[in-house]
Amino acid sequence: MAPTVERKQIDITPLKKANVPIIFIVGGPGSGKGTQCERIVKKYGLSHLSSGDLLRDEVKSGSARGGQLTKIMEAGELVPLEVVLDLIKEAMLKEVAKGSKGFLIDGYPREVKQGDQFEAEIMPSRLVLYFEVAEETLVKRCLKRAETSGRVDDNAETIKKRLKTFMQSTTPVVDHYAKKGKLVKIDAEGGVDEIFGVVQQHLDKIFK
Ligand SMILES: Nc1ncnc2c1ncn2[C@@H]1O[C@H](COP(=O)(O)OP(=O)(O)OP(=O)(O)O)[C@@H](O)[C@H]1O
Ligand SMILES: Nc1nc2c(ncn2[C@@H]2O[C@H](COP(=O)(O)O)[C@@H](O)[C@H]2O)c(=O)[nH]1
Ligand SMILES: [Mg+2]
Repeated sequence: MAPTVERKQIDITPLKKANVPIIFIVGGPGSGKGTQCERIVKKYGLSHLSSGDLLRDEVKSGSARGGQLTKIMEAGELVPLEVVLDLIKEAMLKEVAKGSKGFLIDGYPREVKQGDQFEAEIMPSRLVLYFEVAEETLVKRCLKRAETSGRVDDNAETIKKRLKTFMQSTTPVVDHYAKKGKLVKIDAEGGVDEIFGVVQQHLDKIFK
């Protein structure tokens, strides 16, 4: 049973006023979301918010909530969606104050209801980029990254759990946004440059 989490009252008026494009970046653990987001930020100057990184920062802060979160993350499970939504809202407001041109919400949403709640409370996403990679490739990449990442969830056991969580909770997200005509599915098995070439074909249409 996920711990109950009190909601913060966050005024997102500045976000609605800015009305900049929001791109959800979806894909399994190790699918290359962070890698591609780095390229996208360099070319388009967008704000990159990784829900996983925001959670890891909360854990690093040493807060009581952070202690609760780290247990869930080490188990490869999903943390309470309200926690992530509030962290993302706070981060987006900071970026809008700096004149953000648009957002990459990396690793989000993980569940259909999470995406629906985001779009109800903030605004609809413009596009959902889905990086499609075979499971064995995901495991191989995460294990390779584990050599240097120091992430608590980069180990064989947790990777398997995260994959299971992704297949169960997050693959329905892909169908959900495909039905809305917002999904762009990108084969992310190949090299970083090749994938980024395809990414640009889609983003050039939004960000002139
Ligand atoms: N196209 C690619 N080919 C080979 N390796 C890649 C590719 N893209 C990323 N990688 C490597 O795979 C690992 C995972 O990439 P990255 O961290 O970008 O994935 P992610 O989707 O953000 O993962 P997570 O959801 O676990 O944060 C990294 O070590 C990265 O260098
Ligand atoms: N319920 C949610 N849990 C999330 C979300 N984004 C991340 N997480 C948790 O963090 C780890 C690491 O995420 P990663 O993207 O860096 O791999 C993940 O396994 C979850 O426990 C989210 O949007 N919702
Ligand atoms: Mg990542």
